[in-house]
Amino acid sequence: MSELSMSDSNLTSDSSSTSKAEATVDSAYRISSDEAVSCQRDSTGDADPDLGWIYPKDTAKDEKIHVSVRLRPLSKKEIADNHYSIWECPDDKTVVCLHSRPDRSNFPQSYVFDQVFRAETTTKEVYKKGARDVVLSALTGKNATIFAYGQTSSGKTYTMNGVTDSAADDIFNYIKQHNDYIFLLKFSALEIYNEVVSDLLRPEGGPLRIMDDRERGMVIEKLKEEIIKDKSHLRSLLEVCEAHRQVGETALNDMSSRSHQIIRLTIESSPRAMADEGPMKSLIAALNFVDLAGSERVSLTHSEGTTLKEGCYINRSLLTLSTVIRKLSDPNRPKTAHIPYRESKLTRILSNALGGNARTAIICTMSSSNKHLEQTRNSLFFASYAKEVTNKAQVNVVISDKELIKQLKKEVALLEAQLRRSSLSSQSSYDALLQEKDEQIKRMQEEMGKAFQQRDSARSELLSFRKQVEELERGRIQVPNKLADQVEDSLPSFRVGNSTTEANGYYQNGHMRRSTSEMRLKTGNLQRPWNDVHVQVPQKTTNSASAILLDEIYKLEHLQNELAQDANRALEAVQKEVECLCLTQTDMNQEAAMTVSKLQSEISSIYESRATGASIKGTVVPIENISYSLKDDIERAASKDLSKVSDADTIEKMLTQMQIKTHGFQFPARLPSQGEETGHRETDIINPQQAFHYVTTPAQAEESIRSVYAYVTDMKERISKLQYQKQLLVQRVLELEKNADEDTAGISLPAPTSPESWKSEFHEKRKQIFELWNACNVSLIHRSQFYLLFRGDPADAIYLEVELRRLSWLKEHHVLTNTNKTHLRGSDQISSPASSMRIIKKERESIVKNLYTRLTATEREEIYREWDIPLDSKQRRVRLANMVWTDHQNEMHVEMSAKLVAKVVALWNGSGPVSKEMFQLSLSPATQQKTRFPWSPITSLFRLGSA
Ligand SMILES: Nc1ncnc2c1ncn2[C@@H]1O[C@H](COP(=O)(O)OP(=O)(O)OP(=O)(O)O)[C@@H](O)[C@H]1O
Repeated sequence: MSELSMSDSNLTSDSSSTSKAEATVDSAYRISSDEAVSCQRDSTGDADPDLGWIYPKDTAKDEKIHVSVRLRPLSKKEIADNHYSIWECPDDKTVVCLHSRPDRSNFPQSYVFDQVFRAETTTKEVYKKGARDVVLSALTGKNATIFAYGQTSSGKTYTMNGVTDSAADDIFNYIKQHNDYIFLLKFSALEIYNEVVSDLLRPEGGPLRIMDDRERGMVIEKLKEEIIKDKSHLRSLLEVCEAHRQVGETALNDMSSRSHQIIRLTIESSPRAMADEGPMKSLIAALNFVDLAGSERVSLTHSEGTTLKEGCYINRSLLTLSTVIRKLSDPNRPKTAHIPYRESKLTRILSNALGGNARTAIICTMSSSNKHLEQTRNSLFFASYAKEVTNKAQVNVVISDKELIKQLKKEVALLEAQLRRSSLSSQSSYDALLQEKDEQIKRMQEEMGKAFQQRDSARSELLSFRKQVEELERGRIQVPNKLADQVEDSLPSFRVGNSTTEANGYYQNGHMRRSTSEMRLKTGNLQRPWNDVHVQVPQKTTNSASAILLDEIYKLEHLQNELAQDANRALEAVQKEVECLCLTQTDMNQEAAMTVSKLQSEISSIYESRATGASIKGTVVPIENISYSLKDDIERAASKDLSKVSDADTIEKMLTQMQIKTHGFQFPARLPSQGEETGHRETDIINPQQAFHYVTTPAQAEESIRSVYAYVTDMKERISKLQYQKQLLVQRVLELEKNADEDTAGISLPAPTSPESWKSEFHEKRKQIFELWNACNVSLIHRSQFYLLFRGDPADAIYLEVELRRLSWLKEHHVLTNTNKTHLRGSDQISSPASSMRIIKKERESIVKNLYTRLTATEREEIYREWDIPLDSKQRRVRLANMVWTDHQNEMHVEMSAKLVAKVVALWNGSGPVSKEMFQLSLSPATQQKTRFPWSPITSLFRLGSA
């Protein structure tokens, strides 16, 4: 059982129904042109089967329902009953009422329609002029509906039977003429009797339900649909329907139709060429022939009982139809106005024909009898409204499921073929890619083989190199005190004079400029076998041992030099005082005079012993003539000779005695301060005559002696500190020499590494340095400058290595030092932990002060925000200063601290003039410093003291 969709908007679903219908018959039958009668394709043939599933709606045209009126002649019975005709047709579009009734003067007498058929007009003519055009629309894909409307016995059935026959003839003629198309005709029929829908082909099926399907629209459930084999088949089907239709006898009609009948022909057509090629686009349309039950008046039909009931249903449904038509005919109705299609099954089923996707022709039948004037006028009113209703029919194009399946199969086959071709292509591409990868792997393997060879070669070279180093180190062991010799021979500029200044170009800007061996050759003073061996040692290895020691000794010698200058000034001052005493005190007692004389002698002996073989006037002393040396110091240190009392102690004792014995003597008012101009040449001994004017009173002299005493005491303390440092360094030198062979690799400078490994190594070492800085309370300025200066350049490796070793050594020996150059020159060069912390405290205080003096308010606010310090908090600067360099494990904190200190205290931002040499790893030429006396390093003082 199939379903018949009455909705034009779901013709695809209808196609599905069609397929089901085909399955219900023995064989699907397509009408060929050979079986069709001749028919001309008329003006409605605007279908284009190539346009798609359904024509765009804008191709549909608005069209009024075609309305025609057909007058029925008076029947014999009416004539017998003295009926007379009161309607006339002056032309084929106008019908005029000849009977005038004053009480109904408001009724029009004349009505105009699309077509008016006089009583003598044949049904064929009625069809031809009133329905054919619409009927043939169905052959071109447009839905079409022809229905007859009129009072009972007005000739509706008479007319529609003729119209259907004529339409069938036309349809078959059309099919015959269009051999290039294949047509499919399907037949279905229903009636609405007392608002019950029945299948006229299968009335035993009972009432049919009208369904609203979301996809297919309105559907008559289980309505049988037959494929029409030919015209006679159609006629037979029509006869079946006629036989099944509800007919009753009324006073007006012996064979009165008591139901609304709807005969549907579904016409599907498709070009034969397309069918042969496979994909099938079809035109499909529903052609409805509607024979309504006639409106009737009970007074006229004398109906009662069943007939009366039928009449009520009929009138009610016709009333709904009239309402629908009337509403649809209103030109001012809103598009959203409600149309009561659902108030009757008739209007619901015919909704498409009434203002929808269909062409519609209404043939209004009327009796010309004067007895039916009122009913006729009502029919004309209805017809008048109907002709104002606008439909919008469109060509329906559909593709059948079977054809769709065929098309999809064909497309699938096509896609599969493309896929196979693509797969083959992909396979070939994949093979090519594999081949390319294989070649690439082969090339990489070859390159790896070469790399392995290079690696092996490098390994053998490295082994050979290590062997040479080991041989070299063994050679070094055979030379007594060789390390000390090396250190001494490599000593840079702190020899008096300029003979070694060239050797100081050892490192410059972090890059190795000249090897120790080169430096040694430049000095050219010590030509020993060791020297020759040293020249042949690779640069890196040669530097490794000596560089560390050189650095330490460099620092020590530098301090010695500075301290020597201070000592010079102190002794010079003492000498002046003593000379003044001699010249100005006439009443000096004998004992005091002897003391002074002895003091002068001691001072002279100091000069003499210090300047053995050299001029005391400060002339340049050839280095080869200098009797003292670090080597001697080291040897003395090794023999525990460092505890000798220095000459400063002797002077101190003598001054103390003099102070006691010369009470009342006159002394110089004051000592000349360090660096103060005295009017003498730096290297001259003061002329006693020139010191005359210093003499004042004995009290002043006593005060002067106390000043000298204090000054010498201070000198003594400083010398003691240097002694201590010296002792540590000497021990370190001895330790390094002892472990030279065992720990060659340990004192080597870091070997060049790859950029990646260097990067990680750099960060690791710097992290260790951070910790050591913190542990050793290293100056904040030093930390900051070091951090900002060494940012990871591979050339920084030496600086990091030395800094790390220096700090490790300091920590190990619990000697806390601050290596900032500023402090290096001060008297606190060797500090206790407490003093180091004091330095840091001073630096923090400096930060507090400089934050205010060196930065603008805006800059300070920016820094507070950066350090997350509220701008309105009290002691902001103190808080900030106390935060700096307190979290050495936090890289960001370290970065911020370094930049802040550099900006606020050091006035250096990391890119300024501060060089890496400031960290005492460079042996760049030292500034030539003239001394008041040709002071030797402090080590010579030690020797004097021990002498
Ligand atoms: N144009 C006509 N020429 C000759 N006879 C006609 C014509 N129209 C109708 N008749 C005759 O009038 C009678 C009634 O016609 P018909 O049954 O078609 O009316 P109807 O409108 O269908 O009535 P009902 O609504 O009751 O079914 C029939 O006997 C029919 O043969």
